[in-house]
Amino acid sequence: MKTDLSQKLFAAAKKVIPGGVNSPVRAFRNVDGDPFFVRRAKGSRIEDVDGNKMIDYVGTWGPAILGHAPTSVIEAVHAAAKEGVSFGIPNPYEVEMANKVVDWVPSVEKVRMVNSGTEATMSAIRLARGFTGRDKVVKFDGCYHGHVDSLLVAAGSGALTHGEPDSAGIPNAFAAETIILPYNDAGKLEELFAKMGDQIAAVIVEAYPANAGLILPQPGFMQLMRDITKKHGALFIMDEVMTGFRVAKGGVQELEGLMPDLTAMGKVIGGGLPVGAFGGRADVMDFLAPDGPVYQAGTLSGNPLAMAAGLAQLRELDRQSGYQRLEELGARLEAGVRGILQEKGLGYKFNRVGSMYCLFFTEQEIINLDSVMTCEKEPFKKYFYSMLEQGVYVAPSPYETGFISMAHSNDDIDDTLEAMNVALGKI
Ligand SMILES: Cc1ncc(COP(=O)(O)O)c(C=O)c1O
Ligand SMILES: N[C@H](C=O)CCC(=O)O
Repeated sequence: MKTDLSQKLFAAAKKVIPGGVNSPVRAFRNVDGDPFFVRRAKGSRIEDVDGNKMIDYVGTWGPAILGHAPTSVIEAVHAAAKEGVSFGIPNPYEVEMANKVVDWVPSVEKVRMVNSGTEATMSAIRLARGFTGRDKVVKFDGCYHGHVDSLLVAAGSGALTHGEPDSAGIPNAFAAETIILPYNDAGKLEELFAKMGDQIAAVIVEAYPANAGLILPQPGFMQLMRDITKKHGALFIMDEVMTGFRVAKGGVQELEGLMPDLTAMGKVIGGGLPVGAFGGRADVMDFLAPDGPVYQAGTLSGNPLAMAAGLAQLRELDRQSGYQRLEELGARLEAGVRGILQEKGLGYKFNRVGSMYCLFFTEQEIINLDSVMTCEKEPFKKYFYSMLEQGVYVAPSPYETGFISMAHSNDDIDDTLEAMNVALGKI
């Protein structure tokens, strides 16, 4: 694989950008390598600056559910831009987007737009504290909710990859307000609420934890979160930044039949532009300024280009019955992977929900962060580079979830399986 131009760009980037990247997971540290720089992306493919073409399973870390640069989104952005790129004044797209979210996401009665998933969870937490008058927040180890100070404790994604689950720069006093529990441990959750339920403002959880691989809830665990928070006057916040509009129109809450008090959203809702949102019960959302005492704001929030892009993506998904097709593609990949693992006598675990999947390089049952951390790094590294050499880009970390898009064809999946067959054969 030619990498001359990428190497030059990376050397130049490192001089002026910390670590040469604008988000740590892009740095290839977990595979002891250097990133490539992308020139363009269309459909299921990306092309780097050296002309290497790859089938992409990162999908800009989730947003690209239709594939890269879908015509419907590009046209919507062009049309919106002709009328102005930002107003700082209410615009009609915001109302259409809010109605779409309220229509699609079961628990959301009112929604506010922000500019990233991090802003969405940060604002939801502040709102929960303002609404309940309590400070403590419960999160689960391995769950990543963006780089919010109080939530960057025992976090997944890049924080795991770089071996720094607790970031420097976070006051102890902030971290002390966050209580960490192991995922899927009903007993510990019950114990905690029995001891200090009246101090807890909220339980926040990734709807399906997908920043430490893809961990699935054991039967009853999510319902317990819902019931126990309600019983003790705390709020239940589902972080659907990754799963929202990805696993179903209404996200995991639709699949699981659960009604959280607040939901954080991002990624797919922005059609590839910087968008997040948080919403939920009207009585809670009405605590936000200007009606209520909880301040939250944003110069570019509800930006017309971002709203137009997101709306176009959601409309197109609906028009193409996207979730059905994504399930077919996911099932095709899963059947192939399971066949390869069996044929090679590898006991690796594979989890999938619709178009999200993770191949774990461990034989341990995946139930929480401890089990995820048994994944072996060296075999993953070999697998990653073999896939790359064969023209398939998977996330450069064993702890990230893979994403299939509507632009992936059956042939793309079959080619990917062939590459996997080779890559896993080298382990
Ligand atoms: C579940 C989850 N929550 C929150 C975030 C933060 O979103 P963003 O990177 O847009 O700030 C992410 C991804 O980064 C995520 O996967
Ligand atoms: N896993 C992260 C979010 O989902 C990856 C995105 C990032 O932090 O750059």
